[in-house]
Amino acid sequence: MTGPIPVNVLTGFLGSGKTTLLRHILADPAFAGCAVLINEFGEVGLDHHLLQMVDEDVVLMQSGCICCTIRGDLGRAIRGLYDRREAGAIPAFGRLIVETTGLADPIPILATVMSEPVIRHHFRLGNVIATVDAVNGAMQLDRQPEAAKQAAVADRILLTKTDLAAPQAVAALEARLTALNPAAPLWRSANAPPAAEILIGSDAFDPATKPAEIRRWFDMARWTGSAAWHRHEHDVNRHDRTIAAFVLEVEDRVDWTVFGIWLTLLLHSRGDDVLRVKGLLNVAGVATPVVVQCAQHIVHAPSHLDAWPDGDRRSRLVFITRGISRAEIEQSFAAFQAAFATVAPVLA
Ligand SMILES: Nc1nc2c(ncn2[C@@H]2O[C@H](COP(=O)(O)OP(=O)(O)OP(=O)(O)O)[C@@H](O)[C@H]2O)c(=O)[nH]1
Repeated sequence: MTGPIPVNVLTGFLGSGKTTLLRHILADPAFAGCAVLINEFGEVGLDHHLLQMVDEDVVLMQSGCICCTIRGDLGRAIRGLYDRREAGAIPAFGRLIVETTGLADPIPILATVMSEPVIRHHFRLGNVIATVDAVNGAMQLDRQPEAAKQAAVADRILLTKTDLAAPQAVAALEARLTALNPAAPLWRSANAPPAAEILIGSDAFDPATKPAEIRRWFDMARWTGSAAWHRHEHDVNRHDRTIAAFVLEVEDRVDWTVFGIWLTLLLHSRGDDVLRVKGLLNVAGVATPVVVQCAQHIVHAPSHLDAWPDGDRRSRLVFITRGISRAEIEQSFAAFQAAFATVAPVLA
């Protein structure tokens, strides 16, 4: 395999079905060459799948997958796994899946993969998948800020245990999750998650699947549904109500320097509350669209698409923010552009 190894982050509140989903992915022959980082071996019930214990932290499964427990910090665990791979102690896995604890904030995990110097040299981010329990999910979104954050930063959402919840409750929670994160496709699961390929087989960092994935970010059906739902909800105490998802659209071509400085200042001052930014820029003087991705303070190296994914040539950025409105972002960018236009002739 060539290129950096994709890393999928599997997040979701306590008991929401992360391990069940992980078992489902590991049982799929198409993903037989995966490595997974988990907290305890016991969780995945490895007994009859076990082929060989490599050392106290790493086991090899009959499927060819590698299972590794996280000791100490995540960065060390990923580097340790890579070192064993390079030394030939374990097979050359082509994908890494990290299952977080139910209470974890997923963004520091994304930060480790995106910005830790050794890791980002060998690995790249893949999809973040969030499981949300159809029975307890609404209550968790009400009470647990981390539960709302997990769903807000996800690239894919799996609404689990739909067999145990009333259809109306499932529909209401689905609408709520779509409002929270309209850029992420959502599936319902009653002990039957979709094929692993659908969840992790394509992502916006994979050159082959990037255009299709970016088209998904702007799926208008989800955004329209989300806006309609927002108009009927007024409970500001719920954690997901402080999170806003919107698209910043810019008609004119964007000056790369102006945009870069503005984004840097925004993330520097409000990065804690800018949960995710992803989208396309139509940059002045550049023929192809530029893909931008950020998570809180971390900016992923921009990349290019060979062509626009649809007929829309405007710059479009999906923002998922906490306590920052669309109007504030729009005004801030417009004001910054205007200020720059005033000083640019003087500096030239
Ligand atoms: N009925 C039903 N049960 C499910 C479904 N998904 C998961 N479960 C059950 O829910 C329980 C918790 O699932 P896990 O996969 O262990 O959840 P988890 O998120 O890994 O849990 P923690 O590691 O404790 O955070 C298990 O008993 C699963 O069998 C589902 O879609 N339907």
